[in-house]
Amino acid sequence: MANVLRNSAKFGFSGVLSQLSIHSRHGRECVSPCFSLQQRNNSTSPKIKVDLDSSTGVAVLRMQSPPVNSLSLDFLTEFCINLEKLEMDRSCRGLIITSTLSKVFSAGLDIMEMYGKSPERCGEFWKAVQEMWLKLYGSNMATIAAINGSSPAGGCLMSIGCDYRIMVDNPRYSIGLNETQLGIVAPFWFKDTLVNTVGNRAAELSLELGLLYSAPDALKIGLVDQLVPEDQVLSTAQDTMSKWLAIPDHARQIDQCVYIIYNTSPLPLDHARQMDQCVISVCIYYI
Ligand SMILES: CCCCCC/C=C\CC(=O)SCCNC(=O)CCNC(=O)[C@H](O)C(C)(C)COP(=O)(O)OP(=O)(O)OC[C@H]1O[C@@H](n2cnc3c(N)ncnc32)[C@H](O)[C@@H]1OP(=O)(O)O
Repeated sequence: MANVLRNSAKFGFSGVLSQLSIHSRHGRECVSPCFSLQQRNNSTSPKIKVDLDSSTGVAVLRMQSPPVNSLSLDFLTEFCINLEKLEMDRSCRGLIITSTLSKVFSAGLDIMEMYGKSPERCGEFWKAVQEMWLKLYGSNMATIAAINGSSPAGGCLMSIGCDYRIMVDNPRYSIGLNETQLGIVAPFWFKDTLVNTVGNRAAELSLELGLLYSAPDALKIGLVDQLVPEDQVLSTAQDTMSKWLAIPDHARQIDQCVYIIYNTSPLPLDHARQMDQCVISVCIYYI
């Protein structure tokens, strides 16, 4: 889907649909059986663990980078590699993202990546942030965030990049785009994704005040879709995923594609991406 999004710039909407039509029965791109077999292995990298159940077609990606799963360049690179592998694997149709840490889903961007780094390094870091979002938001897989802890800023972005959000019912866990509280501003594509999730007015208030919502408040404004007790977050995500996978992949994907084209600013376009990169690199450099 990320490619489809990128190519939408080149081919227009009919081109997007014709791209989708080359997909296989489940809407996933065809790959050689040999490659597909290789990809079926579950993988563990230092910061991320992936378990794919080939009988259900559902992968669980666990973020395991203490203390707070902050999104460093290394973390984002691993995350993208794992997502790409799953995307290429025909047997994988659904992805659940969760954390192995107690109390924290992800603390968002690694603040150390934004402090005293060269412009080149900042550029590389920001490209990885963009890539993570494009790969997740544009994924062909059905994606569910099983949010088992706090998820501020970039952690919230990762959650709203998924199709569905289930959060642990604990008022001590918070989620939101709190950038302005830190004296920084969420880029336009963070804003677009939030608007798509909670609507214009709630997004405006949320972004300008840098609000962090407790789990119950997040449910009230629609920032998350469901609250569950701590010990049920993964099983609920699995049950919910089976409902998503009951929908033919091509129908869900085309629907999502239409939604993205009409509701988001064009980050997938190269020039928008470069402009975003430029602005952020300069901002980070002068922090
Ligand atoms: C001009 C540039 C514009 C860029 C556009 C902006 C886009 C995105 C912005 C971001 O994502 S910025 C990151 C924003 N993140 C936060 O504000 C979260 C801050 N952290 C917390 O609120 C809490 O840490 C927590 C996640 C709720 C967890 O709380 P807990 O009490 O369990 O843990 P702590 O004691 O607070 O932290 C433990 C340990 O982790 C370090 N740490 C926390 N957050 C980060 C982080 N984002 N990056 C790197 N490191 C982080 C914290 O400093 C502690 O370290 P030690 O003191 O133990 O060494």
